[in-house]
Formats: sequence, structure tokens, C-alpha cells
Amino acid sequence: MAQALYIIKIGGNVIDNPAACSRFLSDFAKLDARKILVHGGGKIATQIAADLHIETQMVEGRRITDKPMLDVVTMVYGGLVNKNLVAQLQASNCNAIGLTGADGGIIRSVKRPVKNIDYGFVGDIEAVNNTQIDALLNSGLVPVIAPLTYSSEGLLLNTNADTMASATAVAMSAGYEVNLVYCFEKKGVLSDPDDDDAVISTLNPQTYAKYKSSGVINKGMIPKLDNAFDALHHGVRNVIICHAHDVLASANGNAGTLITL
Ligand SMILES: Nc1ncnc2c1ncn2[C@@H]1O[C@H](COP(=O)(O)OP(=O)(O)O)[C@@H](O)[C@H]1O
Ligand SMILES: CC(=O)N[C@@H](CCC(=O)OP(=O)(O)O)C(=O)O
Repeated sequence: MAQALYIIKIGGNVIDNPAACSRFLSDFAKLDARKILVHGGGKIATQIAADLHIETQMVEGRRITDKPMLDVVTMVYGGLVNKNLVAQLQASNCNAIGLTGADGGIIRSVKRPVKNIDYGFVGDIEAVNNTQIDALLNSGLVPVIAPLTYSSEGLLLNTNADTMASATAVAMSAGYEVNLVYCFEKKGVLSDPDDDDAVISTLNPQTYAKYKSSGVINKGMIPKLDNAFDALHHGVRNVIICHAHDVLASANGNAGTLITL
């Protein structure tokens, strides 16, 4: 059997909460396996853009990224967030290396074509260089990947972090048994939005369709789950959605929502 690899995605609500984030990072550092961290940071980008009097516009969970907004997300994701995560992991004896999709050419995308909506400098992933990522893992490094990609024309493009994690998980499945874990600020996918303990233990496409049509699953959870099912359809072994505090428990299958086909 191929070796296990954990690809863990951490969302912007946790990154924006210093206590929750440092608890997560200390647990992530303890995870004794090959691992990759993919991070978001949408909430901080929105705050810093507002400080600079740049308005945020989201359509179906995706940020409209004009040139001023591209500059903000480049500084926030590629700099502020990525380098702080790396520094904290280094302090926990985890040999992290921070990368955008452009570094080492690890994730290439194409600027999203304009149809009804012009998303601006947003990338749709075309290729993940699993050989290059594997070379980093083989040298004992832990990649920490920011939600930015590059195009063959040399553009830097804003790319959703859930999709970065899913595409990386699919590409790495060529050589590993990949466990993809989406960590956020709730205990899992909930069957009652007002009850933080109402965690759905297993979600398959049928139950997903039911909860989605009743409106129980909505907003950012819909693209996250679409990415989760997509990963399972393309060779990823396991997908879990759980609280950032439960990252170690989830690695042992004891927390969150298990996504199945
Ligand atoms: N049934 C549900 N269970 C849990 N969260 C849900 C559900 N439906 C919608 N959500 C929302 O989905 C959000 C997670 O998606 P998103 O905002 O994209 O998070 P992140 O930035 O962490 O990736 C939660 O903060 C929550 O508000
Ligand atoms: C194109 C697009 O929407 N990109 C996202 C990338 C950050 C992200 O996905 O952050 P979270 O995981 O914290 O939501 C954005 O700028 O919000």
C-alpha cells in the first residue's frame, strides 16, 4: 500500500483567531506523517482591503479580483498569512516551507474566462506539479501553500483555497494514499445550523442533495463539499470536514464529518 499523506486545509475564520490558529498549528506540527498545509485567509484580505478603501465583492463564494484587489491578496496570502504560519510552525519544530502556486511551479492555472461575470485575476487550476511537491516532501519539508497560482503568461492569480487543497490532493494521489481534511470553525457539517453539536457523521451525495435542497447546507459549505466529492471521484482516499481543534482526532477518524461516495 502507498504511504499516507495528509493534506490539511485551514480556513480564514480560524487564521483570523490567533488563539485558535496557534492551537491548530501546534497540533498540525504534532501530526506524525507526511503532510501539506493549504491555507485561506479570505477574512483578513477583506479587512485589509477595507482599511485601504478597496471594496470586496464576492460572487458564489469567489472574490472578484481586480488589479488593486490582486495586490492586496498577493500581500496578504503570499506574505502576511503564509509567512506567519511558517514562522509559527518552525517554532513548533515543523520544517515548513511557504509557497504560492508559482513557487517551484507547483500549481498552474488559467485566468477564468469572462462569461456572465468577469472575476478578474482569478485562476482555474490546470496542472499541479506532484513531482516537485514530492521532492519537497522527500527532503523533509512541510509545504505551506497560499491560495495564489500562476499562468503560463506570467500572471499571478487568486485561487480558492478549498479548490487548491482538492486539486493538490488529487494530484498527490498518484503516489500516496491521500487524506484530505478541511478544518474550519465548526465541529463538522451540521444538520441544524443553530446547534453546533449537530454534526452529521457521514455525508454521501444523496444526503448532501437532501440537506442542500432543504437549505441546511448553504453558502461556503456548498463549494467546499463540491470540492470534497470531486476529490473522492478522482482518487483521494478520505475526505473529512472538522473543527480545527480536532485535526489530530480527525486523522484517526474520530472527529468531524466523513464524506463518502
Ligand atoms: N450545514 C452547515 N454546517 C456547517 N457550516 C455550514 C453549513 N451550511 C453553511 N455553513 C457555512 O459554511 C462555512 C464554511 O465555509 P467557508 O466560509 O468557505 O469556510 P472557510 O473559509 O473556512 O473555508 C461556515 O462558516 C458556515 O457558516
Ligand atoms: C478566488 C477566491 O475567491 N479566492 C479566495 C482565496 C482565499 C480563500 O479561499 O480563503 P478562505 O479559505 O479563508 O475562504 C479569496 O480571495 O477569498
